[in-house]
Amino acid sequence: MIIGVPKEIKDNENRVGLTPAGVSAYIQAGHRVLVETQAGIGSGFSDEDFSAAGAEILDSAEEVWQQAEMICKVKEPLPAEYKFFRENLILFTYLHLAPERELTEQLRAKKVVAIAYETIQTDDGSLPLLMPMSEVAGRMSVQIGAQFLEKPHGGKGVLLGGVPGVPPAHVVIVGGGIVGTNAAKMAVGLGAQVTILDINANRLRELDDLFQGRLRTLMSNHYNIAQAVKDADLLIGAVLIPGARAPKLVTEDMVKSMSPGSVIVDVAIDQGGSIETVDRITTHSEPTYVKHGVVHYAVANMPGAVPRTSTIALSNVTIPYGLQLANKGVRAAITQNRALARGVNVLNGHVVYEAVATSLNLPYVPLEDALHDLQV
Ligand SMILES: NC(=O)C1=CN([C@@H]2O[C@H](COP(=O)(O)OP(=O)(O)OC[C@H]3O[C@@H](n4cnc5c(N)ncnc54)[C@H](O)[C@@H]3O)[C@@H](O)[C@H]2O)C=CC1
Ligand SMILES: CC(=O)C(=O)O
Repeated sequence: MIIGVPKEIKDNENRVGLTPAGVSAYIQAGHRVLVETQAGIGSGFSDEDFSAAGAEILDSAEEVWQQAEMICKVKEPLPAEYKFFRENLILFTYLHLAPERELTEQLRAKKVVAIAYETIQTDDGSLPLLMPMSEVAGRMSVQIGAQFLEKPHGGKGVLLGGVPGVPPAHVVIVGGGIVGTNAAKMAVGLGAQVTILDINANRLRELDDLFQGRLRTLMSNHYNIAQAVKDADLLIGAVLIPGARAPKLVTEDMVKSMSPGSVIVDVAIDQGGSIETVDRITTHSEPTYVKHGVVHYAVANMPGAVPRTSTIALSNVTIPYGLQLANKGVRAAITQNRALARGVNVLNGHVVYEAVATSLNLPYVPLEDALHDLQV
């Protein structure tokens, strides 16, 4: 198969879809890899690094998209890339379609085979291709929150850990999965007072065991969220219902109850955001806005700011699945691997991931039905 790696074009997105080690894995398996010139530069990989691993370097995104049978990316295609969509092109990347109607319509209309990293799910419920970026974003959320709590950055001017004689800041994390746990590790490590809420009682038990009394766990419900948010200096949104639009758990009134100069980092913005006052996606170039006196941060590609770490971590987990697609073709690969099958969001013009269809109010067609006359 011919694999294509275009340069990412989202604001300050410095990751790239494959490392030279990933290129080498595809070449060893007998495939061709086309990489757009300078695609890896933001992650510290030169064209020479990719050529040495066996890639062919092409001058433009257009050539890569047109010649490749499978595009291996990081972020969802932007409107400038929609013109490259064509029937049976395999698109292997983060997609987050639930809040992205236009992209979903384009993928349907052009009959792209759209496989979303974030919904590849093993039988135990884990999301192996989301996990490393959630680890990165969870850890970043606390360092970003700490920075925006500083007065020169618009915050109320508190140090997360406090100092002897002065209480630490209160970090409230809604969602205790991978992002939430990694945020908690950083916040606890810095000496903050931490409250974490989740709807899953077993998850709260695990967190209680893991942190040995160094944070407070709370069942996630309207009442408890309101109580915790009122007292939060830093609020981190970290919920996920796989594939679906994030539930708006923190209402505008709850945000109004926060003291001025508090900070919100809504990591769940890629699924539409979990906080009512997060009404826009922000960028690494303009990461924040202030509403009701509270600094809001809602960047949908947080790991793009630490691309060296993130590209390697992402490529480590995408390669085994990408290789199955390249070696066997889509039909055999997804028939033999249920985790990979759960990654398919759009196929043959149909939305085949139910939570995406429900979020966008589009017809849902089960994967097996959509597979009938697929050519790849
Ligand atoms: N902005 C960015 O750059 C990035 C965003 N993310 C996003 O962060 C979000 C969280 O991802 P993960 O931690 O990997 O997901 P996860 O599946 O590991 O954890 C989500 C947690 O939310 C909990 N949850 C569900 N409904 C809830 C509710 N009503 N109240 C409280 N908790 C609830 C679940 O029980 C689960 O523990 C996702 O939207 C993911 O796409 C991940 C990486 C980067
Ligand atoms: C998960 C995701 O969307 C990201 O890493 O940018």
